[in-house]
Amino acid sequence: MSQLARGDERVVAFLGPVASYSHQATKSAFPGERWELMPTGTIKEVFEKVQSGASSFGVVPFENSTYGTVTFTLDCLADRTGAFGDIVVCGEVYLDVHHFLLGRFGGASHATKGAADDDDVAKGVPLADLGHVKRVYSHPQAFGQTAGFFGRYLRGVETIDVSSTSKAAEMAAADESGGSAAVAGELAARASGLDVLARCIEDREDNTTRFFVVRRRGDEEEEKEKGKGEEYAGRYKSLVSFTVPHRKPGALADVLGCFGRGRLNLTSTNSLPSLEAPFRYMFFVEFEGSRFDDPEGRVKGVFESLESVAERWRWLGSWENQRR
Ligand SMILES: O=C(O)C(=O)C[C@]1(C(=O)O)C=C[C@@H](O)C=C1
Repeated sequence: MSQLARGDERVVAFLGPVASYSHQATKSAFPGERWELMPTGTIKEVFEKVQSGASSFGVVPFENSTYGTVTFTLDCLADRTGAFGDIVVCGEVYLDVHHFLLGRFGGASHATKGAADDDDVAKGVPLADLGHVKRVYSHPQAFGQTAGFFGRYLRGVETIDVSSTSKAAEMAAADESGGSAAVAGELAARASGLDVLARCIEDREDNTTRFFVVRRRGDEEEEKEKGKGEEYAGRYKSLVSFTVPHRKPGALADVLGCFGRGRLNLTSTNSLPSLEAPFRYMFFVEFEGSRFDDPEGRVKGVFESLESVAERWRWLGSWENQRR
């Protein structure tokens, strides 16, 4: 991602505190000493930092392969209040997500302490008695990705949503009674000093979260020069949001048809209430292609046709596909 940086751009905002999955994704996209990584309390704050210019880039979770879209991020991209009009997606990061149950060993069950790093230690099963666990903190996405483990081993235990998994680990660690636990990553285990009560408790081994790198919209002409003439198919992805005339039969199909006729492969779709009136929706389409590297003019052609079939639409960024 470093090739995206202009001049003195250094600050990268992410959902903290440190040791969150967002922090890991940020470090993988912005490695090395050059970057000042800025933890925030919420995903919305990441957008605010980028929009205000306090941060040059932001890294936000967009979707998880098991549990789906991260609605906090979609909500900011929808920008229904007009607060984030300058923000565009400029990159993506895929992160393998393996959740740990972190807490304090209760009573006599210290046998597997330190097992976090040991690949031979059983995955997805308790490494200690969990009878003393009264409540578990985590991010709602992480609960959604570990529902099977909770159904098997933590039935009836209170679950408390917090803003990130690393925040959850901090909260569990602050409870000296030992009755609190957290679902968080391996880095959070180290940062919080909690014991590993179970490792790899995600429902699916292939659990992956895709993050977006966002920035302020810049000099697009300058960027256009970068990719010219590069191989086209699947090299880039782009995101648009749009609304359609609510009462017109086939209005959504008309918009999707533009992408079909332009031979642009769709890679994700989403919708959110538009908040214009109850049960009206705003749609998101992500497709293979770039506004900046469009040798056959297919993206340009589709954008032109959106002008006549969508009620309103907005380009939300073009970036390099990291999963070709
Ligand atoms: O809570 C964190 O650690 C985050 O970075 C957020 C988040 C998310 O919102 O999807 C990131 C990756 C995992 O899917 C779970 C939580």
